[in-house]
Amino acid sequence: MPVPPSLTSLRNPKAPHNITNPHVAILDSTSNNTNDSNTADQDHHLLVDPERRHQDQEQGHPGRSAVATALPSEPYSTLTDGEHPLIGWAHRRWSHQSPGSSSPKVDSSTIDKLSGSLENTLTTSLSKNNNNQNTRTREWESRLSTSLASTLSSVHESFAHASQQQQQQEEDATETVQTDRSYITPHTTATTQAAARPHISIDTSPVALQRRRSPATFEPLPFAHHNRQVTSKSSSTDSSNNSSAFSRHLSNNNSSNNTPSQLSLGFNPCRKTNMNPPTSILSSSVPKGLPTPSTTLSTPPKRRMSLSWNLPPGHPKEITTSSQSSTHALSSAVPILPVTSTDGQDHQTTTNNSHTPNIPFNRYRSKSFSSSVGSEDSFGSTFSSHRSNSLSTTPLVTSSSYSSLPYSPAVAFLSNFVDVTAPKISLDEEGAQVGEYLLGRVIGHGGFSIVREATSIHMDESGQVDRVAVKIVKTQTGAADNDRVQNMLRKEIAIWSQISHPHVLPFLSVEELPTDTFIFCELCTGGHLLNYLSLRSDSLPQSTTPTTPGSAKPLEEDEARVIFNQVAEAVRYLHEEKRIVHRDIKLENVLRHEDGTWKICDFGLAEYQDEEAAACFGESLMTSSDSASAPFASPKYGAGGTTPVKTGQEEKKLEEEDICGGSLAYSSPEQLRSHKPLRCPSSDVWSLGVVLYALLTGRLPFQDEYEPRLQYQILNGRYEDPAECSAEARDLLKNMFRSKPEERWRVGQVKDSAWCKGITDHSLSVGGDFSIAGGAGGGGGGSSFLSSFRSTL
Ligand SMILES: Nc1ncnc2c1ncn2[C@@H]1O[C@H](COP(=O)(O)OP(=O)(O)OP(=O)(O)O)[C@@H](O)[C@H]1O
Repeated sequence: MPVPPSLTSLRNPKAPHNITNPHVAILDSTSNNTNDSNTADQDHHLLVDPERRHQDQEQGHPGRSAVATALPSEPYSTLTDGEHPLIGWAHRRWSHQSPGSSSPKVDSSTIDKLSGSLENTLTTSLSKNNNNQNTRTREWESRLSTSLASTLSSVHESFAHASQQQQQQEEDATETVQTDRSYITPHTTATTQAAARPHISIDTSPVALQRRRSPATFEPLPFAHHNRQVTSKSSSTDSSNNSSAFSRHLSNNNSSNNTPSQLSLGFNPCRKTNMNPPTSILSSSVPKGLPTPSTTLSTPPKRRMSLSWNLPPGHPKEITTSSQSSTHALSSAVPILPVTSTDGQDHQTTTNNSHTPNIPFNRYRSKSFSSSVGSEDSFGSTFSSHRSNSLSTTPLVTSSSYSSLPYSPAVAFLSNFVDVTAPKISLDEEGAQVGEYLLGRVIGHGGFSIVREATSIHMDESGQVDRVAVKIVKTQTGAADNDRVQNMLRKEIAIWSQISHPHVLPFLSVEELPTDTFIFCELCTGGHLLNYLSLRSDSLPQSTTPTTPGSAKPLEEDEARVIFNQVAEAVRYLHEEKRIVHRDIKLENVLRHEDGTWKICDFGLAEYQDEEAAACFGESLMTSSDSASAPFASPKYGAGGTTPVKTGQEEKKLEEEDICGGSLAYSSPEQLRSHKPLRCPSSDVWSLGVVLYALLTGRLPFQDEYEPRLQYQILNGRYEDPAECSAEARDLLKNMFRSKPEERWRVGQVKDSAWCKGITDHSLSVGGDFSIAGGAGGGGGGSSFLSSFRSTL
């Protein structure tokens, strides 16, 4: 007997036939055949143990899993002894239909017919003692198919009556439901709106798997839906003839021994292949006026086999039969199914669809079928509708969308599509996990870095998650001297990781990935000192806004003292305890922690002091004749400066050295004069003086938009004496801005100063020797406060 393409289509040709059909397995369990009995036990597990079915899918037994999962929706464990699952399910399935007035009802005789036919078929199979498993299986399938088709034909007629009453409503409003985004095409939408037409399909949507996860209230729709081939064909069909044509076809098929009516279990073999356009059985058109009886299932449905149909008009007129394969397709309404023939070869069930792929079952099964075997009936239509609608409004699906879900074949299946549907998160983007942290929003930018917030993936004892900052530097920064940038980064990590002080930003950890380096440190949520000053300025009422252009409201000296003492203490720790020079002290590199303390950050230019360091404060690095009036330009400052002529050897040496770093407005005279970056603590003290001046006055001591003039001011130590400040403050500033580093106070002296200690010293008299009242460019020339303060000239 030829193998009917219906149930066989679910069979994995590689799988033994005795496990392809769980019904057969059950039959076998009652037989005396010992071998078959074992098989029956094995397959019975498939019915009662969904997990095992999942494993089977994973382990390459798609055939039996496929059939097992096409079983009724109720939990297998609820099936009573002696009740065939399909029969029991058929009763329950039909009883879900609402008795509403316009609902297409199925009367009890129809149900009985359906069940009875099935029962007969199965009983016959039971009584048949067939030692040949393959033959018996095929025979059973054939009988079942025949019986089902016959029964469905009569059920169909019952529905036809109800459908006519609703025809008007169908035309009024239809709702297009796309159930699988990979199938969404304009054609599908247009054609599915045109017809909700009869066909018989077993819907194998992956969304069924997802659906069954939720014990929600389902609203089963009475109609299954059509693929593109169905609707395009049915649109050209005389609707009035469709119903009868369909019925005739079924009964004709039933009357043929060799060609039992085809009850195809549909799934889409084109899925995930590029060979043909998709053949969706899920694209649907749901008439709004149709009843959607609501049934609350106390137990979420497992997998279900859907025998669903729609009504005329619009059913495909022709139901073609493949002459080549000796198998039969029900209609184009049923997706193209591969069939395993008796010779063990894969054949494609041919329909009138010219796009029929001719690919072996195994080739696409692993991608599309193995994970989508969960059949979905009209319940799935409702669910699909939700899903379809949400596609346009919900954010993209990402891998994290599935990470919170427990494992299931559905999750595994859906997560296969993540890479297709959502752009990958690059490692340095928000949402990426690096080490123990999840990256968050950007909170700062550096020359070659971005700084992001990050959150620990672990909770502390109190159930809190740590929030930290992460500085991210690309391995390829794009800079011409990328190697040097990477070297500096390594040095920064080496130095920073050695430092621990209450007023130094704590280093936490580092992650080096091929594309980026991530330095995790404590998060300072209060912004930096420049922010702090500028925000105060912005919040000032109009009347009290400083009139001097480019200035901000200064801090009260007491507040400035508190902040400055913290920064100075950190510098003292670096200089005296760690022998480290920071070399980039500026307002932007002093951060406010959420506890209100201030911390120095950015050790990108930090260096250990060398023998030159002693000379800085001892013997002068330069003779008095070095105090040239002509501005110098360090390599970093280049633009606008005069680059000294260097020999080739000097050039080479410079390349080996670090670049001169820091910001010009904070740079010391000795650094300006030097052709190489100095490792002198005296330069840090100068920079610290600039910070103090800004806190006390709301402006920078040395600023000019014209860089050579700015350099001139620095080299000659000419700044505007802040007459509004206390004598102690002005005295401190004078000693920090000594042009000669050997005359400049050390950080320890600064810390011990009267102003830092809050002592009023009446003996102090601060002259105007160093100040240039309203001097060249002192006010910033009308630039805004922020731009004038920004020190990266
Ligand atoms: N721990 C942190 N908490 C909050 N913000 C931070 C933190 N670290 C850095 N930032 C912000 O990021 C900015 C740049 O950080 P950082 O100075 O460390 O980077 P950089 O590449 O060294 O910058 P630059 O080129 O100025 O030297 C800082 O000015 C600050 O605004």
